[in-house]
Amino acid sequence: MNKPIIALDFSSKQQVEDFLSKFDEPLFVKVGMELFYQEGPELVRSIKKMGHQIFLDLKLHDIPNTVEAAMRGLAKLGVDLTNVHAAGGFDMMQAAKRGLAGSDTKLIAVTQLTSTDENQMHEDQLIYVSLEESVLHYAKQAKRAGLDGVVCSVLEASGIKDACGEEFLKVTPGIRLADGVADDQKRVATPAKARVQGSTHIVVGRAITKSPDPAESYRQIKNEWSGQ
Ligand SMILES: O=c1ccn([C@@H]2O[C@H](COP(=O)(O)O)[C@@H](O)[C@H]2O)c(=O)[nH]1
Repeated sequence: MNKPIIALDFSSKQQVEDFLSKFDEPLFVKVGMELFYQEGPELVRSIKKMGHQIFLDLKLHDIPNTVEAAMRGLAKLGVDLTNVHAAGGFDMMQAAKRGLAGSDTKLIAVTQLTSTDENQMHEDQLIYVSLEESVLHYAKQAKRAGLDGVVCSVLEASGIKDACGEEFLKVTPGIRLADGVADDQKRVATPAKARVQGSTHIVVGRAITKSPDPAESYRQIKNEWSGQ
């Protein structure tokens, strides 16, 4: 069972260090735009040196040539997982994969953000299929382009498992405990539901980082995720 991925949605190195000091075990953490744009590659290297696994969540979305070159740079950081937006297209996903050639970094594609619901998808993106169909389409495209998996919500994980296989990564944010508030997320589920539906990884931010006792909340989520 993969460790829950903790989203380090902080704005400074100091905040990250304070947060990580509450844990006495190696973690799987996510560095996203907020942190990376302020602290850069140096912080990624330092988290790596502490022995933690890293998902670098920068969601690249640009022309294939630019994404391939950017991925060549990210490959040198030695992170475990990174991503692009599937909406960038099949050629862009293939280019991203080429950029990572020779590294052990796994590549996944964001399908529909977990903050999007079907109405918004219709109105904002003018995509007039069901949300499940859109997510499944992106997942199949990502698989065909040679990617290792996708970011989706728990609600689509089982359909993707059937279509793309058990090994294909289903990395699912939008995780909340049963009594948690959704905040800006639209497609949410508990860690237990994620396990049952076939998520391979769960991503958890505020339920841990904003908790009065982050280590205890992490323990609770990890236990529920692993079925203990
Ligand atoms: O579709 C997506 C893709 C990425 N995320 C990221 O995951 C975390 C979730 O944070 P919570 O506080 O647990 O809601 C956050 O860093 C997002 O950028 C996502 O939520 N949905």
